[in-house]
Amino acid sequence: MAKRQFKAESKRLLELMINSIYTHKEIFLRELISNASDAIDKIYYRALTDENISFNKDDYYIKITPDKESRTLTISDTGIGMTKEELEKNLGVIAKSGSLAFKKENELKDGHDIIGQFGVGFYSAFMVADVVTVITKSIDSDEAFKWESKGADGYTIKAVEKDTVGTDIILKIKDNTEDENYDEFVDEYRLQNIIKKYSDFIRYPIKMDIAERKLKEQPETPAAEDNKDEQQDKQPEYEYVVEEKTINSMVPIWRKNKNELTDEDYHNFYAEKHYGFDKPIKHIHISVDGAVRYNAILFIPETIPFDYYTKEYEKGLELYSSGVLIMEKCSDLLPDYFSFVKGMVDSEDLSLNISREMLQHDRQLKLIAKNIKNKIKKELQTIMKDDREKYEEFFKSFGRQLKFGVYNEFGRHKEDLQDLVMFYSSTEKKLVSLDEYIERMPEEQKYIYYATGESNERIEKSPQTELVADKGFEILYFTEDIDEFAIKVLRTYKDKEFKSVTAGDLGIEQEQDKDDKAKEEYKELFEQMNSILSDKVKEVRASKRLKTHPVCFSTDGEVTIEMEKILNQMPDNQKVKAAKVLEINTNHEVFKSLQNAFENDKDKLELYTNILYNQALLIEGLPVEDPVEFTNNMCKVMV
Ligand SMILES: Nc1ncnc2c1ncn2[C@@H]1O[C@H](COP(=O)(O)OP(=O)(O)OP(=O)(O)O)[C@@H](O)[C@H]1O
Repeated sequence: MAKRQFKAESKRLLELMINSIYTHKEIFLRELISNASDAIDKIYYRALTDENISFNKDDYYIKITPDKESRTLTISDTGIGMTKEELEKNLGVIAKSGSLAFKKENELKDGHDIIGQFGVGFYSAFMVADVVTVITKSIDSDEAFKWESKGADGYTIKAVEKDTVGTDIILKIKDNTEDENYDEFVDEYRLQNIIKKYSDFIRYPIKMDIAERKLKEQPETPAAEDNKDEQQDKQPEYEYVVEEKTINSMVPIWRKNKNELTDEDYHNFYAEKHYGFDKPIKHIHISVDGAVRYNAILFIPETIPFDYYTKEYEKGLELYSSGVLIMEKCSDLLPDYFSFVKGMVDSEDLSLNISREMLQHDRQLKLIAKNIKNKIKKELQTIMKDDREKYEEFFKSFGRQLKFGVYNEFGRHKEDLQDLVMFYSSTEKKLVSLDEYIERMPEEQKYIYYATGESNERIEKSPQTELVADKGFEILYFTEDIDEFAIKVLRTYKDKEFKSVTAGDLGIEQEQDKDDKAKEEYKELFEQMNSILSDKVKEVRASKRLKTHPVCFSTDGEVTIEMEKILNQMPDNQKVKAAKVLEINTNHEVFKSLQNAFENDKDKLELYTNILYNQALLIEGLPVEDPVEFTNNMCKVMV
C-alpha cells in the first residue's frame, strides 16, 4: 500500500503555535535575541574553518531599537544573515530550524552555545506584532531581501538594499486591547528589564540607545567668575542625553574561573539577581563535567525571607540552558528542606520542550538535583564544623525547616538531615549537634534525654528534669513544636534511643528499689488518690524522678503532654490524649500532709489531691480545669 504523507493546515498550525505554546508574551524578545546570537555564533564557527572570514569580536552585536511613534521594535544583528533560499526554508517552513541543521552540517561538538533547535521561536513575534518584517543580507550573497508577514496569511519576499551583512527584524507592535497592554514592548525601561531577565548572559553585547537625564554643563565664562553668588542661586538644569549602552552582562559569572572571583563578586551577583537583600552566609560554585554537564551558583541566605514560613513562599533555582533563562523558579532542583537556598543552574544538556518553559524529561534534572542536594549538605556540615557562630545564625533562621525535613515523608530524608540539626543543651548552655551529644555520653547513660517546654528557662526549672540532671546527664531542650515530632521519626541516633525526661521509665537503674518500696508502702494512699483523679489521669504514683519538687506529670506511652498540646491545636484536632501520670515526691514535706489526711480526714485528702493535680497542670503550662474552684481550694488550705 502506498504511504501517504500527512498534510498540515499551516495557517491553523501557525495560529495554534502563536497562541498556545508560550505562557508569557514577553519571551518573544528572548527568542529573537537568541536567534540573533545564533546568527553571530554561526559567523564565529565559519571563521574557524574559512580563512577569508575574520572574527573580530567588537564587530558583532545585537541592537534593540524601540520607536514609540511608529510603534515598532527593531532587533538587529550583525550575524550571518539569510539568503533568499534560506528565508524561504527557515521562515517559510514552520518547525524548520536552520540552526539545528547548521550544527549537524558542521558537526559542531562544542557548538552547544547555539540555542535554536525547534524552528518555532521566531513565530513568537506574532504574539506581540501585527506585521513582522525581516530585512537580511547573507554573508554568502551580495543581495539583500525583505521577508514580510502578517502571520497566518502567508509572507512575501522581495529584494531590497542593505549595506551590511546581518538581519533586522522589525515588529509592528499590536494596539492595546482591553486585556493586554502592548505599549510595554516599545518602552525602553521595560525592554531593558526583559533583556536582563532572559538574555543577560547572551555572549554578544545587546545594545540599546538609552536617554539619560543628566546635569547640564554650564559654560564657564569670565563674567560667571564675577557673579559667583548669582550662579550658586541658580537652579541646576538638566537635559536628556542619548547614549548607546550594553544592557547584558554577557559573561555569566558561573562560567568564570572560581579563582578569579572574589566574595564581593558573588555578593554583587546575589544582589543583582534580587535573590535577597541580605548578605548570604555562603556561596557554593559548582562546575560539573560528568554524566551531565552543568554550572551552578548557590547561596545560603543569612536572613529569613519574610514570607518563608508561609504558603506564598516559592522555592526553586533559576534554570538556564546555555545562558538563556528557562525557568525562574525550578522547584524540582531543591528538596523542600533546603528550600531556603537561592541561586541558579545552567546546563547545556537539558532536553527542553518546544516553548523552553519546561523540560521534556527530567533524568538530567534529577541527576543535577541529587548532586546539588549533596553539595548543600556538605557545605552546611563544613560551616557547622568550621564556623559555628555562622552556623548558629543560619540555624536560627532555617533550623526549623531542617527539622521539618527530618519529620516529613515519614522520615525519608532523615539520614540526610540528622547531622545538621541542633538543640540547646542543659550542660553546654548552647546549641549542640546530636553527634556532639553522643560523644559526651558517659558509658552508663543509655538514652539521649530531652525535655520539652516553651523556653529554655522554663524547661530548666521544670521538676521532671531533676533526676536526669542530678545524674549529671545532658538534656536536650526542645522548644519548637516540630522538635519532638522530628525526634519520634528519627527514633535513634547512632543506635541511641531518644527518651523524654517525662517518660515512665528513664532507664536510671538505682531508682528501681526505692520505687518498688514506695509502691508497697504507700499502696493504699495512692489507691485512694487514684480513685479521686480516676477520670483525669491514668495513674497517681510515687515519683522516682522528683528530688525537691512535690509534684509533676509524666506520661506513659508514645504521646507526651507537649505533643498532646500541639496535636490539639491542629485544625483536624483528633483529641489525642497523653496518658498522664501524676507523680508525687514521697520525700517531700507535702507528702506527710497527704499521709496525715489519708489517715484522719478523707475530705482533706481529696482537697490536697485536687490541688496537687492542678499544680501539675500549671507546671506544664496547661490550663487548670476550674480556676475558681482551684483558688477556693487554695483558700481552704490557708484558713
Ligand atoms: N536573526 C537571524 N539571522 C539569521 N538566521 C535566522 C535569524 N532568525 C532566524 N533565523 C533562521 O531561522 C530559523 C528558524 O528560527 P526559529 O526561531 O523559528 O527557530 P530556531 O531558532 O531554529 O529554533 P527554536 O524554536 O528552538 O528557537 C533559525 O534556525 C535560523 O536558521
